Amino acid sequence: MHSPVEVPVPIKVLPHGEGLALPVYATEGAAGMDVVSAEDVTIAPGARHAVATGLAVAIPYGFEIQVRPRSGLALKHGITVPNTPGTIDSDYRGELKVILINHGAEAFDIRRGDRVAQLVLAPVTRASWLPVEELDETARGEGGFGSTGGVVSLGS
Ligand SMILES: O=c1ccn([C@H]2C[C@H](O)[C@@H](COP(=O)(O)OP(=O)(O)OP(=O)(O)O)O2)c(=O)[nH]1
Ligand SMILES: [Mg+2]
Repeated sequence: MHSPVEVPVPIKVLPHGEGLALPVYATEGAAGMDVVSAEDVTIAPGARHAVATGLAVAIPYGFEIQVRPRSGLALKHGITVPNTPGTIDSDYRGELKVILINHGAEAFDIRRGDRVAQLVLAPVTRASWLPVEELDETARGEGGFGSTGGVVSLGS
């Protein structure tokens, strides 16, 4: 079956500042590349930290990289990305950092080389504003924020 994953998008990357391996897809079907920490750091309960990765990249125009949490770290340790998905712009040339927050009860130790998050390459679309006098009507109208019901399933 034809699929965009068969034509990977090249991303320019400087020699890794910290001599670590580049992010890799852990399995053939993985959506994200696991990215590793370039530093040893301990994140106290409730604290957050911008974890160095040593990576400086040039994403092609028309794409972004999203920094997403790893579910294992979130479930087992309460470690997640507070700005998820973090946005890496195609024109950013600084060091890619992974912001982590510790929602767990214990301090969390990160060692250089630990996989702290995953990077998802995604296409970017652009909006333009079209000012109008009125908007088309819909069944939803102005309802939102739970207007269709609570957590009870629609079928029950
Ligand atoms: O998790 C992240 C999020 C952002 N960045 C870098 C790349 C991104 O292109 C830049 C700006 O990110 P963002 O637009 O989310 O931050 P901002 O607070 O709006 O800063 P700026 O005014 O620099 O855009 O910071 C990271 O390294 N990691
Ligand atoms: Mg910004």
